[in-house]
Amino acid sequence: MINIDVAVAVIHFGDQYLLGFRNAKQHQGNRYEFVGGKIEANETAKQALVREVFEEIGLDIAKQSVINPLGVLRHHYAEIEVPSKSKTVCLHVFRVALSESQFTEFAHHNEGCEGQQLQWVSCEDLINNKYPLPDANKTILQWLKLPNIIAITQEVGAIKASQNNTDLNEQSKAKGYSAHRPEQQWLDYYQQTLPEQACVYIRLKQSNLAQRKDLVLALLAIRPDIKLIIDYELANFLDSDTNAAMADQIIAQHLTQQAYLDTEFKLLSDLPVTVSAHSEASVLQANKLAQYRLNHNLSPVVGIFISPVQATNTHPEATPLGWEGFASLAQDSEIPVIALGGMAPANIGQVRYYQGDKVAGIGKFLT
Ligand SMILES: Nc1nc2c([nH]c(=O)n2[C@H]2C[C@H](O)[C@@H](COP(=O)(O)OP(=O)(O)OP(=O)(O)O)O2)c(=O)[nH]1
Repeated sequence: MINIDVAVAVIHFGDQYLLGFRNAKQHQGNRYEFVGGKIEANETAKQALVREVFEEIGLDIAKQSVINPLGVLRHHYAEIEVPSKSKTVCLHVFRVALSESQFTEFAHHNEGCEGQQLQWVSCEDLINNKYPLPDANKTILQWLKLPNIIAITQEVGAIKASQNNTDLNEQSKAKGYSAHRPEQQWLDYYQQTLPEQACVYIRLKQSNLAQRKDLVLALLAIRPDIKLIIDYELANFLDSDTNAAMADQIIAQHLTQQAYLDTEFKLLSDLPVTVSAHSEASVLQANKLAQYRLNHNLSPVVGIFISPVQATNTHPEATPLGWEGFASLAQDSEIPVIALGGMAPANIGQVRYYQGDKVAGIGKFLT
C-alpha cells in the first residue's frame, strides 16, 4: 500500500480560483486539480507548497501572497484491478490569496511550466462541481462552500424591545407572534439587521426545540436570502421533508465541544458539520471526528469555531486565547478554522495571518 503526503494550493484572487488539468497518464488523470504535489522528505507541507507552485506555474507565493492552512484530509484511492497500486493520499490544503499585482501579472497565463492547461474559474462554478476534480477534493469544495463571514445570533431574551426599530413586518406577524413577545422582537431584530446573503449560526440554547424550529422557519420565510447553521439537535428534530425543502438555506449543523467527545456519535441529519473548540484537546478530538466521518463517508466537518480569540462582552468569564494562542490551536486543526470572540468582519486578514480561515461574531456582524 502506498501512502503519500501532498501539498495542495487553493490559489485565488477574490472570487477567481486557479485550476490545473491533470494529464491522462497521471493518477486521477483527465481531471482538474489544484496546483500541488508530493511533499519530499525533510520538507514541511508549506515548503513543499511554495516549491510545487513555483515548479508548476512559475509563481513565487512566498512573496506577496497570503497563505493560510485550510485543512488536512486523508483519502484512500482503491485500485480494484491492481490492488498493489491502491494509495492513500494525505492532502495538506492551503488557501493562497494572490496579491493584486500577482493576479494581474498571472491572469492571462493559460499554460503551466509543464505544459499543463491552467484555468481561472469562479468560486460558484467550482463549488457547484462544474469542473471534475479528483475524488478527495469533494471535501475541499465543502470547506470552501462555508462562507467566510458568519454572524451568530443572541438568545431570544437578550434582544430588548429598544434594540428594535418597531416597524413590524406583516409576514412575521402572520406567523402568529404578538408584537410584544420576545420571539417577535428577536425576529424583527434579525430581519432588519442581518446583512444581505448573510450566513448565520442560530445559537438558541435557552429555547426548546419546538421554539427553535418555529423561529428558524419564520426567519427563513422573511429572509430567504440568508444561509443558516443550526444546532445538531434541531437538525435531528426537523423532519427529513423540512430538511430537504430547506437544503439550500440550512447549510450545516453545529456540535458543541461536549457533543463530539464521542467521535462515533450518531447524527441523524446528513448536513455538513461545524464544531466549537476552546482547547488543544478539543481541537485534536475534532480532527478525529473529521477523519472518522471521512472514513465512513459521512457528511464532512467543514469548520471549527475556535474561541475566544479576544475578550468579549457576551462571555466575560472566558479567558481570551490572544492571537498567538489562537494561532497555536489553529495550527493543530485539520479543519478550516473560524475565529470567534471580539471579532469584526474586517478582522479576516488578521485571522488568516494567524492561521485561521474565517471569522464569526455577534454584534459587529449586523448592519
Ligand atoms: N496536485 C494535486 N493532487 C491531488 C489533488 N487531489 C488529489 O487527490 N490529488 C492526488 C493525486 C495524486 O495521487 C497526488 C498528487 O501527486 P502529484 O501531482 O505529485 O503526483 P503525480 O500525479 O505526478 O503522481 P504519480 O503519478 O507520480 O504517482 O495527490 C489536487 O487537487 N491537486
